[in-house]
Amino acid sequence: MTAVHVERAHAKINLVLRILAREASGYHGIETLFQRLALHDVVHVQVNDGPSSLHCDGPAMPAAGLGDATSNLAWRAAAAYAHEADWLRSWQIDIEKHIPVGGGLGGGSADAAAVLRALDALAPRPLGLTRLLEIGGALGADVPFLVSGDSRAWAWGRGDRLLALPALPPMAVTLVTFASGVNTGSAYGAFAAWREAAQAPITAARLAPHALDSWDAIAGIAANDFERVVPAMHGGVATALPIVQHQAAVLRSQGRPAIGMMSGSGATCFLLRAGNVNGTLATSTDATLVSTMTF
Ligand SMILES: C[C@](O)(CO)[C@H](O)COP(=O)(O)OP(=O)(O)OC[C@H]1O[C@@H](n2ccc(N)nc2=O)[C@H](O)[C@@H]1O
Ligand SMILES: Nc1ncnc2c1ncn2[C@@H]1O[C@H](COP(=O)(O)OP(=O)(O)OP(=O)(O)O)[C@@H](O)[C@H]1O
Repeated sequence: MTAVHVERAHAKINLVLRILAREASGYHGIETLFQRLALHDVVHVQVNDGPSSLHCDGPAMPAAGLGDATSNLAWRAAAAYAHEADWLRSWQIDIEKHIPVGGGLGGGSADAAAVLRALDALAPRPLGLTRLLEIGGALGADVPFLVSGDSRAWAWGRGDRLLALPALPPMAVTLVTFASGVNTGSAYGAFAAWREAAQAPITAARLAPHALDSWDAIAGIAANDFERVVPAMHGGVATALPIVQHQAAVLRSQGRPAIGMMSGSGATCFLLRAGNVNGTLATSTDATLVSTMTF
């Protein structure tokens, strides 16, 4: 018998990203405001008695591929689910990639989250969302949010503590993506080195009661600690980030909420604003513009 389930794996951006102390595990605590995007991969999951397989294809597939199937985050999600549920012996996963790879948009994490949701939909005894959040948290900091299906959330810890937030009115997002990404571990390492050299303390922070309730309020607090180090690591970011920041400042000076920043550990930079997605942005030559909406 074959059972099939199809899930959309939505990308995310981080509208706030603060890097806290490095924990004994080697990972840093974070505080972040996640926002889901309409941009998504499509993940087909089958469960039958045949051998396990994973196939990735689609417009965002890098020419060099995504490496060995068993190290793909989607495969690792299925293996983790099988371990927890004690049900699954094999799986067949097909992923249509639309989310640029290595871009700070959480593409691999989104695929892993979609696999967890799909397997739970197919399982004779579903584990339920809380267990999926736990399994996801062990796979990566972005997976719990992307498993949750929430439009947006404030997250802390290693991304496994989530305050789900009601969706805000949709905004247009122009993503400035690059053929080469930024390695997440290198970006965390560079930030830790910068903080140590600058002897910069982890400062106290307080969110006002309505800080996350409107696009205007969020535009006032939007910030990403990685912007301090990633422009020096990636020429495309060094060029594109000031452009999106400037464009957002111009829109805000006209009384329109807008945010221009980098997502996650980069390299994707974005301009988020009201209106349609057809605006133009002059960026460096190797950048690609991707239009989407918040979702
Ligand atoms: C940048 C974000 O996308 C923001 O949402 C996430 O923090 C990414 O987190 P993630 O997917 O868990 O990151 P991974 O790609 O698994 O981590 C690669 C490496 O980055 C470092 N790392 C990662 C996450 C974290 N909170 N602290 C870290 O110091 C660790 O050295 C880790 O070995
Ligand atoms: N299903 C997957 N889709 C894309 N990349 C994957 C996948 N599984 C593993 N990877 C690997 O993960 C690395 C990061 O890719 P991904 O697109 O998830 O990065 P990212 O958007 O920067 O993630 P994050 O925002 O979590 O840092 C790539 O080197 C890629 O080879």
